[in-house]
Amino acid sequence: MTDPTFHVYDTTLRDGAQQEGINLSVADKLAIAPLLDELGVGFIEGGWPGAVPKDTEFFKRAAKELDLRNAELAAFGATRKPGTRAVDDPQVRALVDSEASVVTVVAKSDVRHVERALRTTPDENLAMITDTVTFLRREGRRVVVDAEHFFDGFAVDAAYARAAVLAAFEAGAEVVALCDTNGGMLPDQVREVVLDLRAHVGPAAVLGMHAHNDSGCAVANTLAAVEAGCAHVQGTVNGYGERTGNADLLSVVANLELKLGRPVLARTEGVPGGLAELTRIAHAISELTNISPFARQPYVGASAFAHKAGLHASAIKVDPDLYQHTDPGLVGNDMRMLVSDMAGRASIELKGRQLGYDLAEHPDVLARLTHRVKDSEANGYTFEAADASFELLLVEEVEGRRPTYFRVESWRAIVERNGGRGTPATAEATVKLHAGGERIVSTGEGNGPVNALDHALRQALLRVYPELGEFELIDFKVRILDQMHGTDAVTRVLIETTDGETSWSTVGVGPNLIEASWEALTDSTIWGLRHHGVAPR
Ligand SMILES: CC(=O)SCCNC(=O)CCNC(=O)[C@H](O)C(C)(C)COP(=O)(O)OP(=O)(O)OC[C@H]1O[C@@H](n2cnc3c(N)ncnc32)[C@H](O)[C@@H]1OP(=O)(O)O
Ligand SMILES: CC(=O)C(=O)O
Repeated sequence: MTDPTFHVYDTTLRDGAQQEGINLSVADKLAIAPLLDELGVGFIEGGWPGAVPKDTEFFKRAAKELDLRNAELAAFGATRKPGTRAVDDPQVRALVDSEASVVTVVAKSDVRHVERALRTTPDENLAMITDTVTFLRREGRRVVVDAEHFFDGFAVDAAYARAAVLAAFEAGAEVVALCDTNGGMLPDQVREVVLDLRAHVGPAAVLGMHAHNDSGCAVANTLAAVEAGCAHVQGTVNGYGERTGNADLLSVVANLELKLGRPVLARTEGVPGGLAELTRIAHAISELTNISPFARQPYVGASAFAHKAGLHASAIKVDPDLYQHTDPGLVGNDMRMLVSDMAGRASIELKGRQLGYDLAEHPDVLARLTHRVKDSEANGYTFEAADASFELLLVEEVEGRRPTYFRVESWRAIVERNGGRGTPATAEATVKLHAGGERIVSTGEGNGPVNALDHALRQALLRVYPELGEFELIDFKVRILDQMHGTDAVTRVLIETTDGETSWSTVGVGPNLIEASWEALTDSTIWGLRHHGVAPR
């Protein structure tokens, strides 16, 4: 049962949007909010209406277009200006006009900020808090106060930092979130300060934590605050936010639920959501923010449960829990075996199992395959990002030979420029091969030699294997590898191909780009045809 007294408060759309490189449109925000709701957060801070025009628009449209099941929308703003009245402050008025049922106001709690940034007196700042919260409560809003720079302020003048929090509660704030705005705190410091404050505000007051990650401790600081008595956690999906970001709310909720045994995400019976959707939602939001997912992100990253070392794999074969802190399925992620020069027989056996081959009874195949992988990697291949090439190697060892869909007689690629500087060069490739009982000679053109070879190969084979018409090369990566073992530099090419449903990666290595590319291209074609169940013709 979810703890109804505990708040999970998401600020991806406000503090997350303060990250360098993120620029969310209203449509992006309207698409992200339902994902957060599905996750089961209790509050979605949508932005600062009145200050940011897009946010004003977001709240207007959200009221009409969003149908949130779990979360309430919160509008973010600040306390009124010094020497004015909240009722007359247009910034505060805009928060009410947003029609959000929850309003969160940032308030100064560090006396240095009061005097130097706000340029007012400590008493006036307390009056600003009281007046703003009282006004918003009178307008029927639930109020959260973000006590900005609370921990830094506490170190300078603890009595004043406490007074700011007490003023907020006395005026009717439902929650005061203690902000580590500069993100430099350590968990012990957070714990000590929260325990002190708890003694002053009493057991009923709801304290929250808003941590930034400048010391790399945002998630740990949030958990420390919870253990010291905070019942409201703020954070952002994927840890987006100013500078080094905010506490990654996904890690926070996973740790609370899985490690501290506190179910905090709201769940609707029969509707997908909650922790099991964590990975999907993290990646869906990455798409919308246009920030590539971080592979090493705890719980949800592609590498979070990927195992490379042979010794790890040999223990995992006995029991996956021996090298995993939790079951990846609980957060919607998967365990993956990586095949590389660090693989042992156990890694290869587990990878084979993932690909649908039971090699447990074939120690000779395992030994040969492990040897070939290590040998190939020493020569520049990398299989951890080229599952399809690894599978072809495996098939070759298991079945004694590679599937032969075609036999290559020769290939050639030339690049030429007909004209002076500025005229684009074009490439032409010729492929001669045998397939479907005939000798085929095909020519392809392209904007570069690899593109031309791809066209020539595809054209040569299309008549015999029309299934190739669905394949498309979608990514191409080249790396020049330095002197290896005293030999000359070699080129490694990784390509990714799709048939519209599945995508697969292959690797090629050679003394030059074109040879390496040809190997990756032919592997890709062979794997694709095999995957489609096509028999050699
Ligand atoms: C810790 C955080 O991340 S809080 C969130 C911060 N987010 C943002 O700043 C994004 C949106 N901000 C904005 O669009 C603009 O900064 C605005 C509209 C809020 C203000 O713009 P401007 O009026 O041009 O002021 P400017 O940004 O230069 O300065 C901020 C003003 O707010 C005041 N201020 C700062 N904190 C507070 C506070 N907690 N309560 C009241 N006033 C505050 C400053 O003293 C300054 O006042 P001044 O104009 O009298 O000097
Ligand atoms: C309010 C806020 O975002 C901060 O203090 O970091």
